Amino acid sequence: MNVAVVLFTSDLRLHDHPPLRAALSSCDRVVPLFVRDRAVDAAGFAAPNRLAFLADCLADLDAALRDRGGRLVLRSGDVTREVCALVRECDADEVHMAAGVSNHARAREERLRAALEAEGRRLYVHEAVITAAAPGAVLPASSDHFAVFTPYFRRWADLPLRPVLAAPRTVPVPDGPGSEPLPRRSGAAGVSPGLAAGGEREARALLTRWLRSGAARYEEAHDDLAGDATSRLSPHLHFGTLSATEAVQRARAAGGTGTDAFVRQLCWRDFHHQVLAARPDCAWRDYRARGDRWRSGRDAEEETEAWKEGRTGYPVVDAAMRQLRHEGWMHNRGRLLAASFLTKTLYVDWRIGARHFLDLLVDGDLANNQLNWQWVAGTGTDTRPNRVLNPVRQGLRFDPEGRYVHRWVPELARLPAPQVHEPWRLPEAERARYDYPAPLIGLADGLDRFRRGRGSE
Ligand SMILES: Cc1cc2nc3c(=O)[nH]c(=O)nc-3n(C[C@H](O)[C@H](O)[C@H](O)COP(=O)(O)OP(=O)(O)OC[C@H]3O[C@@H](n4cnc5c(N)ncnc54)[C@H](O)[C@@H]3O)c2cc1C
Repeated sequence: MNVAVVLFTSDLRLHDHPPLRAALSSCDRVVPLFVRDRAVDAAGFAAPNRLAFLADCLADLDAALRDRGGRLVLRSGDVTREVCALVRECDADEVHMAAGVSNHARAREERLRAALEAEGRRLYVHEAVITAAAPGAVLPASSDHFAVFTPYFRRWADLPLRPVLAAPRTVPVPDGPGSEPLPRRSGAAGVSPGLAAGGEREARALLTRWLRSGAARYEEAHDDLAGDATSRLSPHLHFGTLSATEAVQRARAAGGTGTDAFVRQLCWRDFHHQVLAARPDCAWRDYRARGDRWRSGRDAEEETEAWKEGRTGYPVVDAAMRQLRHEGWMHNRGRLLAASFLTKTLYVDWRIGARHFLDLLVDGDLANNQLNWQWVAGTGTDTRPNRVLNPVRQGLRFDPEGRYVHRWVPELARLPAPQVHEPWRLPEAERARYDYPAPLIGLADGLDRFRRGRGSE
């Protein structure tokens, strides 16, 4: 009998899972393993919302494996040590896993490969499991990655994707390897009250519902803050309970302009992953340094706190920040506005905002979060790095009836649009009726800060 270990990381599913399929076709038994990586915790990435969602995902993966005669083995500690220990315990010949893009993921692969080879075992790292197209699958003539989205999208759209793999019918596991108890979601501290449920079953049901009844309106409705007309698939794509390849292929098969626009957004995800794969240090360093003299530390503390708590005095920014705290998720337009306000109006270092998002977002993802922050801050891949979003105009345009603000900023629930986007303009006596702060800074002053601070001016 030969045995393979399948190490699950950001691919917590049974459908469309190339490492599992490869292990099952080359070995009689497989051991599905998840290691709670202590290095990830130590680096401050173990945010309560993502741990709660992860608990759902692991429980669901274990249940799906049990339905097929298998089960999930959970270990915690150093990944290399835990995998090698398990390989010895069940005398496995090979280990299969998905390729990652971050520095941490690559170093983990290298350490694991070396440790397994030293014991005469092999590591197989599978590409295009976490993204639809592997980083590097399309390249410009003279660089190791695309720095601009549109040409990347053109090439990506023509790329033949691998066929979507069915979930295996059975997953035979060897007797023996013990598992730590799976974590439980309930009772975890610091979890947002409106957090979505995780797991592959949930992801698949959500994709089916979305393609049947949501995606058709996506093109015209995706920016409507109150309409909530986006797929909300991001946490599932982050944890890999949904395969990006399958999402692209099923959306294309469904057809229509809404799904075209949705597929384009999925391409943004691959785009940022290929940037991070080529420039892993850009998780925390400027992709294109502009010589900014960012405000940070004490200088920016009070304003940053007000931003985090959703009391900047700009209703649409505050609504977005409060949605983040309540749901562990924020509408994309809200993310753009909140990030632009922090970096280009308060002129606070993008890393501070990105860190806060990673602390709360259930879809918090190194490639998507850091590179979107850089895109907004103007140090990333935006071809118009100095554009500044005006929160009043954006509020009027993307929340014309003020419903998003009314939902998340209840102090202003009785103030109609358009006034709700500029409460400071109300006559003094009326303004006093609303327990809501004055703006932290005027927009013209904010613009001035940004112009003076950014180095290229
Ligand atoms: C400052 C900032 C921080 C962000 N941080 C994250 C993050 O940590 N994790 C994350 O997944 N997304 C992040 N995004 C991108 C985007 O806001 C979310 O992916 C999207 O809001 C998720 O909601 P949805 O699943 O309903 O998206 P939909 O609009 O339904 O889009 C479908 C999928 O496409 C992908 N996608 C959409 N827009 C983008 C984008 N701009 N960049 C990359 N992928 C995209 C996501 O995987 C998303 O689930 C960030 C954007 C900004 C501006």
